Amino acid sequence: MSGNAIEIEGLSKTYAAHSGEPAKTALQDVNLEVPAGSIFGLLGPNGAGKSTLINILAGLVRKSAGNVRIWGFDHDVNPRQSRAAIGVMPQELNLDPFFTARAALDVQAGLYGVPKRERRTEEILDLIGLTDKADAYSRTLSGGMRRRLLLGKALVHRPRVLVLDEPTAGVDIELRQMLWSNVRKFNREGMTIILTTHYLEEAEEMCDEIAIIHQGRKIAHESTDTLIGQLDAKSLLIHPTQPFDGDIRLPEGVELEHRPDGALALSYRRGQTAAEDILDAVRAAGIRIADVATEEPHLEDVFLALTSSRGTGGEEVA
Ligand SMILES: Nc1ncnc2c1ncn2[C@@H]1O[C@H](COP(=O)(O)OP(=O)(O)OP(=O)(O)O)[C@@H](O)[C@H]1O
Repeated sequence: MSGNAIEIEGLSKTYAAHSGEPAKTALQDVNLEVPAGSIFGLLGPNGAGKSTLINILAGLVRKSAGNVRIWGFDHDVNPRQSRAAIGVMPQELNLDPFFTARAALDVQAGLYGVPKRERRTEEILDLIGLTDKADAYSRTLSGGMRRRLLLGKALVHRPRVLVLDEPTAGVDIELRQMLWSNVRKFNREGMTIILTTHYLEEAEEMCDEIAIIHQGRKIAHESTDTLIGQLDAKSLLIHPTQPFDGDIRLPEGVELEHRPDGALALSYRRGQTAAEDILDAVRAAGIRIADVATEEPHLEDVFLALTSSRGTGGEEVA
């Protein structure tokens, strides 16, 4: 195996037209390499194509074109081995309501051909904190417990790669902490982790590398440090004591926007300009400052910045 847990080349997916809906291209010519042993973030706005990509990896959706290798096994040549190398915790709570938690894990292990003596059902129940709910039917479990059970199901066959699709959307703090401490533990033990999320902060905290998918294309793939470094756009929001509608001689790269409420929004890059220099320029224009605040970029801004600066044609930049 190369040093990559996942290798994707020219991956495209078009969902066929159905029930009056036109055909929909969800992924277009995506190339992606996920290093073995990393925690990898797949980010993108709603409908970007993240779940489609994950479902292709999991063998749940058929690709239209391209190649996928998981742990060195080609999806088309060695489908069984490539599926066995990956475990997916899906977004939807798609559990069979008539199975108990223990049975759900046992059946899943059976589906993956794990011999009875090698099954780790009790160990996994303990890991996901469901030992005392082992005999409860999944329909009686709370939303958080069902999510834990989905994590357990993804682990029954000891996958090399664990994929978590939006694992923290709408979950409480306790479950979030349980998830992240387990993810870190699995990763220390050598498991490669891929997670999708809408939350940039979460990806920043957890991931070694981040890829951003937008309208079915990969528009960025960087180490987390490099990506966050590029996203150092910030704004100073200055409320003058007197209305001001003139111009200010600003340091290079700083842009002024007059807000309807009279505030002056000065956008700049932290790596390029010191806030102090902007404040000096504002004072030099004779403006007295009543109040000052800062605005951080949102992930939406990041997507906008990346898509507009790199063209809506979406050419790849990684
Ligand atoms: N089974 C399907 N049939 C037709 N179109 C689909 C199907 N599944 C997804 N799509 C479309 O493909 C595009 C990508 O969807 P996908 O669910 O992969 O995005 P996503 O990035 O996972 O979004 P979200 O974060 O909302 O889950 C969307 O436009 C979606 O409407």
